[in-house]
Amino acid sequence: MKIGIIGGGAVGLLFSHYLSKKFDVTLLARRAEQVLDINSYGITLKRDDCYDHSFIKTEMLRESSLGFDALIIAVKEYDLEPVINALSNTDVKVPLLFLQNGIGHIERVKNLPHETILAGSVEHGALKENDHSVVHTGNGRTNIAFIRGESKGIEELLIQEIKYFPFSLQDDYEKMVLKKLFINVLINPLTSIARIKNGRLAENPHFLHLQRTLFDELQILFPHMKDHIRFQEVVDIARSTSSNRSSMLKDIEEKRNTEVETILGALLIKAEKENHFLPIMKTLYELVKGIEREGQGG
Ligand SMILES: NC(=O)C1=CN([C@@H]2O[C@H](COP(=O)(O)OP(=O)(O)OC[C@H]3O[C@@H](n4cnc5c(N)ncnc54)[C@H](OP(=O)(O)O)[C@@H]3O)[C@@H](O)[C@H]2O)C=CC1
Ligand SMILES: CC(C)(CO)C(=O)C(=O)O
Repeated sequence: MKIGIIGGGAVGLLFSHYLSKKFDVTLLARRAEQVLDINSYGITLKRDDCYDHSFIKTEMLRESSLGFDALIIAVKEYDLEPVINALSNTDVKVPLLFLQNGIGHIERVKNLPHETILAGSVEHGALKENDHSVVHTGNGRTNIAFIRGESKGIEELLIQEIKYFPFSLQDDYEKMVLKKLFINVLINPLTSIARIKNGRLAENPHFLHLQRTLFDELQILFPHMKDHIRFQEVVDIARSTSSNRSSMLKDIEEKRNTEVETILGALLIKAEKENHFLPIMKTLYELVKGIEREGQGG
């Protein structure tokens, strides 16, 4: 099975490395330096102070990137537009798997003509060290679910047994994506504003109180999620990833854009359409946007 992975960031390098153990993987990057770098050095993965190397093909993503049996999209949500344009010229029979956090992309990817489109929710922690090295900071699994289509064409991916890299097929993509969204809403903005590691949230009663209020606001938007996620589950995730700096905190520290639009922005649009007032969510959104802007020169 020939798999193309679009985006050579933390998640793209992690997926390229592990999937190359069983599949013919090509990383589709956007910078020629990264293509040269991986072609020269391969990928180095660090896990629990051990190093593992893999050699994969790398090329630039072009509108004519063809010949794959499946494509995995591992760019940030705000970088999806040119990728979606490139994908609209690929074979509609090729399954597409989107790994973005948040919900901003879901409706947009449904407009692609492809027969099989999947969403993925990545539970691994990954940290990019340079263009060819990644640290596997947290063991987890990748949950995947069909937005449309069927498993024909990706069965091999679903049944692969790569050590430290399990996949789990979920039956309801909406529930799967929303569960991850609840976690990101309760952890990412607060850790970015307070500049703390995930674990501090659960230890500080003031942050815990804000998380509880955010959880209640989320339930106003998604009342049906009441039976699918409990507040304590999110607290447990903050504890189990206690030494992590959330991806939003890392983006803020490195003065990059954050994924606040697809995590909080999309929710505030939904709230406005449905006439809900969600003051904590709105305040956190404005704070993250403000901090993001200050970091980028105001
Ligand atoms: N890191 C993590 O632990 C987790 C991440 N995720 C989700 O996975 C997604 C990816 O995250 P992450 O890997 O951390 O992000 P990164 O910012 O590390 O990587 C994104 C990569 O996409 C590349 N890219 C952007 N546009 C294009 C393009 N047009 N063509 C080809 N490549 C492109 C970037 O290239 P360049 O290097 O040139 O900028 C960059 O290498 C996010 O939505 C995130 O929410 C989910 C769970 C865990
Ligand atoms: C689960 C969590 C909060 C782990 O840090 C994450 O997904 C992120 O940082 O984006």
